[in-house]
This record gives sequence, C-alpha cells and structure tokens, in this order.
Amino acid sequence: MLSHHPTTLHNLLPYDGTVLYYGRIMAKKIADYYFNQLLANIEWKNDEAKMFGKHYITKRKVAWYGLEPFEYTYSKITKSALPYTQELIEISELIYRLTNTTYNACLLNLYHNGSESMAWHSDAEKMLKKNGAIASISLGAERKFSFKHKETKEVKSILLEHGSLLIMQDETQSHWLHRLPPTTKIETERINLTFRTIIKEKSS
Ligand SMILES: O=C(O)CCC(=O)C(=O)O
Ligand SMILES: [Fe+2]
Repeated sequence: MLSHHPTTLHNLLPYDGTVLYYGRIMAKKIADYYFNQLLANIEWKNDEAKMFGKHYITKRKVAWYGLEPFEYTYSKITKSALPYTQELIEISELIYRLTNTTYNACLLNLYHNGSESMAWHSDAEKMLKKNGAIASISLGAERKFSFKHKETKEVKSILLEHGSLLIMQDETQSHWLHRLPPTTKIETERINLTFRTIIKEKSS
C-alpha cells in the first residue's frame, strides 16, 4: 500500500542533497506486526562508544545485519553483520518494490522513550557507498527527525510516522547532518532501520 505516488514526492532539502519522505508505506496492522517481531527477534545490544579514551554505554540499543558478514565500525567499535531475519528480508523487498533500489546491510536502533536520541552526524563512513542512498524505516513512536546544513546551518525537520519510509540520497551525507532529538513528550519505544550499501574493500 503506497500512500503517495512517487511523482508527488518532493525533496525536503532546499539544496545540496535529496531527502524523500514516502510517508506510511504499510498498513498500521502490518507496521505493528513488524515492530513486535523486530523487538523480539533482533539481537539488540547497548551501543558502546569510545571517546577521549573513555568507554560509554548508551541506553539506546543497536543491531547490525547484512546480506554478508560485513564489518561495520561506528563509534570506534567494529561489529560483524548477522544474517537478515525474515522480517528484514520482507521489509527490504517492500523498499525495493517502492524505490527500485537495493541495499546489502541494515543498521537498527531501538529508542526506549523520548529521552533516548541520536546526536548530529552524517553517515559517510568509508565502507558506505559514496553518495549511496540510505533507506530509513520507522516503527513505533512518532519522532521528529532533523537535518542541518554543515555550512549554512539551515535546519529542516520532519515527523517520522509508524510504518514510514524516508530516503536520503545524492549529496545529502556530504552537506547535511541529521539527528533524532530527545523529547520529554514520548514515553514509548521506536525502532528505526537504516538500509545501507556497504562496499567491499579492494584486496591489495
Ligand atoms: O533513528 C533514526 O531515525 C536515525 C538513525 C540514524 O541516523 C542512524 O542510524 O544513522
Ligand atoms: Fe544516521
């Protein structure tokens, strides 16, 4: 079920990148189903980070899955991807049907409530395909999501609905930061899936 025809999608960003919000791409019942399945079946771990020689553990939980056991380094911690679960296979097929784009890995985040957030960053790690698209699926609590231009500091925000799809593509990661701001208004969980394309390192 596609709520918006692709030709009616408009770019949320005024320049230097493309962010397309597809809105809710599945019925509420289906979104509820995936939320519950992912909550139960994903190997959620507390995110760890090393900064200035200190070791931090976040309340937010994360998981890393892929079509191959890709190693992914974020917050200076390297993890090997687990094989896609049935739900990840189905959701990636749904994204393919809507956008005609494929991905080979998925980073998952579990925010227990509005106090858990993600700080300003861009997803431009070396192992990610340069200017490759990132497909973001949101399930559970509706949260605000913001973009900030690295030079002009212009901010654009959007509400990410239950069962929705957002695509970040083109130069977005080079010119814009994004974040999931904390909020005191949300007391329930949100799951986010970002499908990405990992490039294999050339063997020398
Ligand atoms: O939770 C979100 O919507 C965004 C997560 C994100 O930006 C990331 O995992 O890189
Ligand atoms: Fe991100």
